[in-house]
Amino acid sequence: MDKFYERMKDMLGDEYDDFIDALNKPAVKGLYLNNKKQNIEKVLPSMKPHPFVKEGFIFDDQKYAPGKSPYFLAGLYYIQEPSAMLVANMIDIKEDDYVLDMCAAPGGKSCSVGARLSDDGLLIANDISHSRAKVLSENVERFGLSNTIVTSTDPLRFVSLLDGFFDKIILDAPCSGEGMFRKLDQAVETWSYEKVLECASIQKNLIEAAYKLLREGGEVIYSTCTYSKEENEDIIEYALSNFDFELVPLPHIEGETSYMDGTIRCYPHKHEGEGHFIAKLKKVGSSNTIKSSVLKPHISKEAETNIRAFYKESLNCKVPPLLLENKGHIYAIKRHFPDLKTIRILRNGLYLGESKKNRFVPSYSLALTLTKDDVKNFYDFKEESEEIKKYIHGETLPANNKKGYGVIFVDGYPLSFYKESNAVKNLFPKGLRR
Ligand SMILES: C[S@@+](CC[C@H](N)C(=O)[O-])C[C@H]1O[C@@H](n2cnc3c(N)ncnc32)[C@H](O)[C@@H]1O
Repeated sequence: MDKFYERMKDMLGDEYDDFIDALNKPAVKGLYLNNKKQNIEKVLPSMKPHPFVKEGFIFDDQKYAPGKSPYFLAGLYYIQEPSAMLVANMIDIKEDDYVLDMCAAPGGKSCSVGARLSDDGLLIANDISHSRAKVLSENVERFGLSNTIVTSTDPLRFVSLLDGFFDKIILDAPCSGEGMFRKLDQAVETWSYEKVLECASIQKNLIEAAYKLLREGGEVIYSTCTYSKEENEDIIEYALSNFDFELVPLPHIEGETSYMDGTIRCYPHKHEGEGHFIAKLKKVGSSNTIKSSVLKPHISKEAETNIRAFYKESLNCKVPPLLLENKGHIYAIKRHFPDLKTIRILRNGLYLGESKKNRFVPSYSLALTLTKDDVKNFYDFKEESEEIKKYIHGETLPANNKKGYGVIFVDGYPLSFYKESNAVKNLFPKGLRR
């Protein structure tokens, strides 16, 4: 670690003592609101607005625990530290963009970007680690994203399958994590200069893959949560000298120090947030566009009969037009979803539920995308109500509505399906109960 401190002293000069003071303070906590949900600010306590991110807020975790609220389970917001929030905010997303998040888990940037895309857009949220990709998939589900495919593979495997396919790429690279020292003890324990160099070598491979995967004129946002120049400005220099990229200058953030014009460096002594580096590159070279094949819908007769019967009995909306079944599990896919062949897929669009023998069991993901107008039966309870507490705990509630499936709402936001007969049977996912 001595080497880390020496390097920081060289880099920061007079600011070094302020930096060390800031490292001894607690990490700053933040959340951003889900763009897909309306009027969220009205139901949340008042918080300090993020200085640069419209949907972002900073909160005091001694006074407020947003992760414990049912609003969290209803996907109203994502808890993310304030500097990391800047990354997705710097991407100029068009509703119908095709976006790849190469290193996406746990999903802070994916959820922000996915919520800004329409059904004509596409997000492929990928992480090399399968266990981390599972968490990513849960976060994508909670955010109600129906235009998102979650995969788990080495991102280099997308090259040759989807060359020239993407309008935007998020490359939030694996890094030595120096900017996370006050948030994660593990980042301190695993730091070494060798790790800095090892990460830089992975980052070079990833930026090359991003170049190939972008269409001409497409953009990659490159970010790390580390300070070393080897993993930041040097990677951008490498990209500019080896590929037909040009630097897209990012807006200047007040108080920020930068060693390369147009890029952003956040420090904890200058901003309310952890350490981060952000740069944007545009591909000016031409693309080797491969015509990727689209994913073809397919579903068994039995599963189709079951899902149609469920929609007719319980919902007021139409069965999605393109259905894909995998061992009884049914997804709503979009006409432009690519066929990812042998790439490991954890979520292929919106997971609707499972077809079993002669019935269909709807999913938590489907519930999270519905409005009161979409459902024939519902209950709407207050955030602090006993009913919501009991439901999240996994208990049944007394029956007094029509028999069959319905949706539990919390202050108007969908939370979960239930099934009513003599009691309101709890369908809140077992793994999320508390
Ligand atoms: C900084 S984290 C991503 C954070 C995420 N973008 C977010 O906003 O929640 C970097 C990710 O890179 C992944 N990773 C590790 N080694 C990798 C490699 N060789 N190639 C690609 N991704 C890798 C890790 O599993 C990790 O989830």
